[in-house]
Amino acid sequence: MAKIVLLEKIHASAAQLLNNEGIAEIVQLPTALQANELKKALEGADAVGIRSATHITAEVLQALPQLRAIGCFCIGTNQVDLTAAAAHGVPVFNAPFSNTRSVAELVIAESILLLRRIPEKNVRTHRGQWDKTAQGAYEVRNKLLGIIGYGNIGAQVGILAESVGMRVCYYDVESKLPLGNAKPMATMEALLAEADIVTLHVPGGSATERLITGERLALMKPSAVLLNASRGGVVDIDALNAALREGRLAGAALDVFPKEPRNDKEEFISPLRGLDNVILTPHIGGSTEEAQENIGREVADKLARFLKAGTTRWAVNFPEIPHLEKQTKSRVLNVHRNEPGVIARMNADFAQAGLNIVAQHLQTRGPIGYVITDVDDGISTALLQKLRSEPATIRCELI
Ligand SMILES: NC(=O)c1ccc[n+]([C@@H]2O[C@H](COP(=O)([O-])OP(=O)(O)OC[C@H]3O[C@@H](n4cnc5c(N)ncnc54)[C@H](O)[C@@H]3O)[C@@H](O)[C@H]2O)c1
Ligand SMILES: O=C(O)[C@H](O)COP(=O)(O)O
Repeated sequence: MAKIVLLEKIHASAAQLLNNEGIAEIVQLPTALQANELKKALEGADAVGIRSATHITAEVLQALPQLRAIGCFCIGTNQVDLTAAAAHGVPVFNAPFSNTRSVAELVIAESILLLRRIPEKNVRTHRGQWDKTAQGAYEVRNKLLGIIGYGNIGAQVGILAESVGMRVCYYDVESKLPLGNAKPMATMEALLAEADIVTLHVPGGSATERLITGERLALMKPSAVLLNASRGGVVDIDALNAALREGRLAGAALDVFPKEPRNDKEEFISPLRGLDNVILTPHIGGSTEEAQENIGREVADKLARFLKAGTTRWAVNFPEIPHLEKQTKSRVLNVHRNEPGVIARMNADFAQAGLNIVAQHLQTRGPIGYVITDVDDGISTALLQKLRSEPATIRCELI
């Protein structure tokens, strides 16, 4: 039986599915862990389930040679060193659409709240002030929403925004089909200069780190607002803080931060705390009951298929082999460097052992090759060792 460690309060639907599949001993831990604690917690684990706060680095992977798969129970996968994981023969799975709608709904709600100045009015009313005025409060109807990163979430935000009467434009580094009446912008700078509401939906990682610099914030209209529910590193937070405090921006809504607490005991530290025109939320864009339940099932299913059959459909860093039930006595999963002669040598090893190959499925992705081989007989320890000792082999498992 495989062992899976699930961190960060992954929804119970995950454990339920894994239990039903009968393939895993499940250990559940409530928080994210730092490298050393993580290595300890994952000793002997075949797979791990994480959310956005657990970082799986090359160093962590190096210390866990028995770890075979990683499930990110969320959309973002920038918290995992995907290249190092592939190099260790470890596929990474995620849930690419299960919380898209939850984030999009939050963005629309916050756009309306910010344009109506509700965050400030809410705080003042709580303090006993009766600030009844229309000054500086606007409808979102006919306002221009600028979406940076027109992927799954960005496009969904655009559709919802049009349904409440907003005009929509977007900027993406890739050419995208505009949905509804959304207008592609040639540059991010043009979008920043024109939009009344700017919302960020790019992936995290080095390519988008501090995408929104002080110079780019300075292009925005003083009446405009900025929303970030993507990743904290995307915005230069000190520059945003200065723009808000100096009145160069009307407001902001932030769900993600450069430094986020790993659990509910740690204090949240941010220069934006205390600004009445800023909505701060604790990275809950995708945290709805619906989304979390769906994510739990979706990623657990991908892990279960991998652990039971070795198939890797929807892996984000790894050659994808569509799901095929194991129907023969033995299935050999071989991850290797993608170079000439590997399969020929491997098949010669099978032939030498007198084994007939019933089915074989190979896929490659960049430097990594992955081949699933089905044979009707048992595989001897000697053959497994021989396959493992081939110079190009990264990992070879028998299921
Ligand atoms: N706050 C939350 O709880 C929450 C929930 C879900 C997802 N997210 C974050 O939202 C991100 C986006 O999710 P998605 O499902 O829409 O991803 P996606 O991959 O479907 O879309 C991302 C889009 O950004 C574009 N892009 C990449 N770099 C860009 C750049 N420099 N400028 C402009 N566009 C760029 C890509 O081409 C792509 O179209 C995720 O990676 C995740 O980090 C946050
Ligand atoms: O990438 C995601 O899906 C979001 O950032 C949500 O992350 P979470 O599971 O840690 O809430």
